[in-house]
Amino acid sequence: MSGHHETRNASTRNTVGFAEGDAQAIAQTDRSVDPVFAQEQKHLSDTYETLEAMGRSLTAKIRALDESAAEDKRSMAEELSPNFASYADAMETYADFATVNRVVDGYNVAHDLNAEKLARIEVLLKQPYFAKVVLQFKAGEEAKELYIGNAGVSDDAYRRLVVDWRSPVAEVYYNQDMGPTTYRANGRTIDVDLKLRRQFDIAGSVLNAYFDTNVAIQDSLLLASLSKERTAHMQAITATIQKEQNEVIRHDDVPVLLVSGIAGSGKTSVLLQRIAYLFYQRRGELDPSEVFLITPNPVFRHYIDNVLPDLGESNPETFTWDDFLERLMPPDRSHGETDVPLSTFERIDGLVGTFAFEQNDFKEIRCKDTRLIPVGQIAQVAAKYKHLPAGPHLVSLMREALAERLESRIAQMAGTDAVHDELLALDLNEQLEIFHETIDPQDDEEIRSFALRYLNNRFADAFEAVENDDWLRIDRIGMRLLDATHLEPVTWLYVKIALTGLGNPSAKYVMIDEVQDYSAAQLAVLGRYFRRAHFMLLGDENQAIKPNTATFGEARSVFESLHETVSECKLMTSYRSSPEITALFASLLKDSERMRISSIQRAGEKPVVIEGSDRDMWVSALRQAVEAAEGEDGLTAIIVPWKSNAKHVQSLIGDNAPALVKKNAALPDKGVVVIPLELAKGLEFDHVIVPDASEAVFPHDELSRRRLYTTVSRATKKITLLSQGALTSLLDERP
Ligand SMILES: Nc1ncnc2c1ncn2[C@@H]1O[C@H](COP(=O)(O)OP(=O)(O)OP(=O)(O)O)[C@@H](O)[C@H]1O
Repeated sequence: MSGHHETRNASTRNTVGFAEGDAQAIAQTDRSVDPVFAQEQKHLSDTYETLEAMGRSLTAKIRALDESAAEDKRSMAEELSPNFASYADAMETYADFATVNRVVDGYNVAHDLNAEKLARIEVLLKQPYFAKVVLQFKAGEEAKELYIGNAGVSDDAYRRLVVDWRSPVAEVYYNQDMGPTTYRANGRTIDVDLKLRRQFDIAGSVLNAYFDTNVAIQDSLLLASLSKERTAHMQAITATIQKEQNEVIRHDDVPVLLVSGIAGSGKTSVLLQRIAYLFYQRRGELDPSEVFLITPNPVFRHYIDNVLPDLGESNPETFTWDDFLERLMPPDRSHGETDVPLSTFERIDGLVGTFAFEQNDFKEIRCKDTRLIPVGQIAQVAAKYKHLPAGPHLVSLMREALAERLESRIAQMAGTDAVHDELLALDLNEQLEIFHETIDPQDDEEIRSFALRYLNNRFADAFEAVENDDWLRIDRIGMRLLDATHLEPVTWLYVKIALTGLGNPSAKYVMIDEVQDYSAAQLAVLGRYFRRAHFMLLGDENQAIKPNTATFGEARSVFESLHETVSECKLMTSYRSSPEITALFASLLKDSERMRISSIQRAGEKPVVIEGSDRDMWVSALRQAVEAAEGEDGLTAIIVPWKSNAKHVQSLIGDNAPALVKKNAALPDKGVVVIPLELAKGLEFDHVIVPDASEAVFPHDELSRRRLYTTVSRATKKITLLSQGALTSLLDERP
């Protein structure tokens, strides 16, 4: 293998072309005669050894620290002699406890720092780095060599062994501008001369290839990466992030960032890299529990769940719209239409302030068989505040008052003989479960105190019901407000948000992937619920597969009304599909959009189109296509438009028909599966079979056009379109 100087191979991207520079071929040239290769292999071996040694020493340090922490805790515990006899004794005892806690905290901090560094080293031992840049900061000064990897680490003498890809200086690698360039650090622009940009294909301590790139458009590592086998899980793209993608990943922290990109342009990849970037940038401030990722379905969640852990970061909380509803709504209430006109929400906002509660708006608080707060009492609380308009302030005052009532009701119950009898009848297991110890109350006061703990435990759901405002009959209130006979789930949620302030004010970032599949009403609910969060919305209007979802213009105006400004980025290059497949799905777009799309992949197979003149011919073509796919490497998906079509297609294929991918399943690595479009979205497959691309299934309308575009664009290498009768006229302009 020798250093590869790309001027030889530079070519431009176009719709169907791909930049030359075959990594495989380069890798096979003679390495032994290339001094650069030898030098880089030595640097890699040295770095790897240093990382290993640091790993060993950190592991030993952590172990030693844990042992001495345990030893110290033991001896301190032995020395502690808690004494609460007098005030002074108690104070002394508390001071002793505080000392022990401080020592334990000290150990914990040291443990966490070491463990965090060890985790970074473990990430790097898989691949110490993937690039090197040589930078000249000032004329006449010696140029600096920086190796860039998935994490950053300094050696014991504080020399930077590997620079984190998210550090400011690494930006010059992604900007791909050779020569004089700049990067931003702490709000300042720093000038620098990029002398060398070298990429590496490395596994562990083995250097497979290196590429020196001196033409901006050429990215040999990208081509090498794209030619690798697809796997069942999405991979991080850290080493090959492209310039337009980097602009999104390192984008300023704006209230709302809307990223629109064509199929396969890396929106999901960019989203995950952005999350990793934010964690790095805001290390110590941003907790994974403050970041939320809303994904289209659970299959997709499985598909992406390795990416952040591979980068050494935790996954944020990930949920679907259905999960969101299930968490916030009564169990039987979460199904229904998602598109309600925004004017309904405006009416709710306008009406809430002038609205007064009626007794029937309340629901008693009960737990199991015990009624704890009857409706009449809730009405009394409401009457106390009748001078206030309905809304979050009033509801929070009522909530507090109801919690107090609940506490005093439980305190009163704790004094009754009936409860004392119940308490004393608890068997040992029940006692352990409730009190984490067995109990032996000695006097009335102790009995009361245990009875109180017992009841608090037994009625925990009632406290939760008060906290969640379950004492409000949202359906009734909403129907009365809107003079309606029924509330859709989105409206129900909006009423609750407007009335009670329901929401998560501590969420800092909310990322919505496949945003084109949400209605304006759903987006308004999410925007209000996560009211202080910064949003990142990613999608492709051409992949809106449901009717009545928001256009990007509508999505923008929903967020503009909530968060004022919406910044936008576009991604126009497809990294997923071969040029042939890209050209096929691009043919489904308007001319103006079609022209701007390009594929970076190498040329592949021509799409296979089989129009069955009659039903028998079509069925036999389908069977043949599936049988042939069974023998192929990689994963083939038979994408059916709706879940209800799956059984039919399976029965046409016969006894050995491929299995249907279920809603909560992970994808297999290879083989053939049947999958409805709704679950296939966001995913990719080596080969896609469209069982029936006829006019009957994909009539000439906008929704069908988008559904076909989404289906076709799932394929990376191969596509087979079958049709019962003539192919849909949507494909008339195919290449
Ligand atoms: N810079 C890159 N380097 C290597 N691979 C990339 C890069 N960008 C994207 N890819 C690959 O391209 C494929 C498509 O990426 P991704 O799924 O993120 O796109 P998307 O825009 O979310 O697609 P869609 O909207 O069609 O679902 C993935 O296999 C991803 O790994």
